[in-house]
Amino acid sequence: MAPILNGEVDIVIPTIRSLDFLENWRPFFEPYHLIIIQDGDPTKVIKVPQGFDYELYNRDDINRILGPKASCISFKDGACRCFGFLVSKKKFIYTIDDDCFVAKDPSGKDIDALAQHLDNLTKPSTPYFFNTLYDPYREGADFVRGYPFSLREGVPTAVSHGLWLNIPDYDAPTQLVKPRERNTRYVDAVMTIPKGTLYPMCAMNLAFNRELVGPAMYFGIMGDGQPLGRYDDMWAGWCSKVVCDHLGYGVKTGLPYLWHSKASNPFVNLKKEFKGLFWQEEMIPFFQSVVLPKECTNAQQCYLELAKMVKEKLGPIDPYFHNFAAAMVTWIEAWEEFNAPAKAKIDSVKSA
Ligand SMILES: O=c1ccn([C@@H]2O[C@H](COP(=O)(O)OP(=O)(O)O[C@H]3O[C@@H](CO)[C@H](O)[C@H]3O)[C@@H](O)[C@H]2O)c(=O)[nH]1
Ligand SMILES: [Mn+2]
Repeated sequence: MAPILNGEVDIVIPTIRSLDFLENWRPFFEPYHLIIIQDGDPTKVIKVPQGFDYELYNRDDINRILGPKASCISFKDGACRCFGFLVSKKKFIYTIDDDCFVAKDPSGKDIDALAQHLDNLTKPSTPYFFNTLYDPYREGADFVRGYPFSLREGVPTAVSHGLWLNIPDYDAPTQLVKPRERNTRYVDAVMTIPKGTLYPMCAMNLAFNRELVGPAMYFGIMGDGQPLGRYDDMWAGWCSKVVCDHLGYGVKTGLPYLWHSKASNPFVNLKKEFKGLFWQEEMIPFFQSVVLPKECTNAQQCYLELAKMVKEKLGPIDPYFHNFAAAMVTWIEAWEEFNAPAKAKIDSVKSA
């Protein structure tokens, strides 16, 4: 099948292991450009399978390119992937983990996850009124009786959140009590997550419109030297959802599935996640209470406002959140540097 929107898509892969999994994706990924973020030891040579068009960044590259701003990019955590979002110039990003493989649908056909994500992102979302027959824009479906015609145009879709067969994305406590649980259930549906509802965004199989919500897809300061890990995508999911709700964009979850092969060590994960397990009971009510000013008309402005709120509202929980809020501003400064050079916007907010 001809590549869809080729030239408008970057595939971002964080890796601290190997890229052999790309062989499995070759039929679907080879036409696209890859941005590989090599985490961990920069002197380690990571082999990229022949035939792929890619750029690869290790920690030395990140430090060289960002200088002091590199402090906002995590080390030894999958959160490092957001450096790829920063340096990309494309409209769409697809990010996938290096232990994820092509899954088969119930008919036994290989699932082109990227094609499904791009379909999700190029069709509208319906965050204001739930369609009980799920995605109304899908072949063979529509809006059901009683669905307001005034809302049937939908809104632009900013995020497409895919799922996983085999190893589900469970937190460490759940993984510990259910070590052998595997997800075998293939649910043939794509749904818009309603406005005002948060969700646990997993970055294993995730795509988004970088022009609409890229600045809010910051994965935070996690991993090495930080009190928190494995909440990188959760944080980005909460921030990007409140920003999408404010800007009138949609977030979808469901198809496509991929096959997640590796269960990371639940004991190591418990150590990384530990503080997040109780901090999230305060972080989530914070995000549920966020009201962004109507003057915020793009993701950068929304994100800078969020950074101020994080410092004020989450700072009292732990000094970590003061550092986090500062890192959020650094991220936007880096974003502005690499993208819209609207420097004035940052200065105006900083002097406020
Ligand atoms: O220090 C690190 C650790 C990992 N990576 C890369 O990040 C992804 C995910 O790593 P892994 O597969 O080990 O993690 P999981 O427990 O399966 O899933 C977590 O990862 C996130 C989803 O993407 C989320 O936090 C959890 O669901 C792989 O590509 C690793 O190579 C890294 O770069 N640095
Ligand atoms: Mn994994």
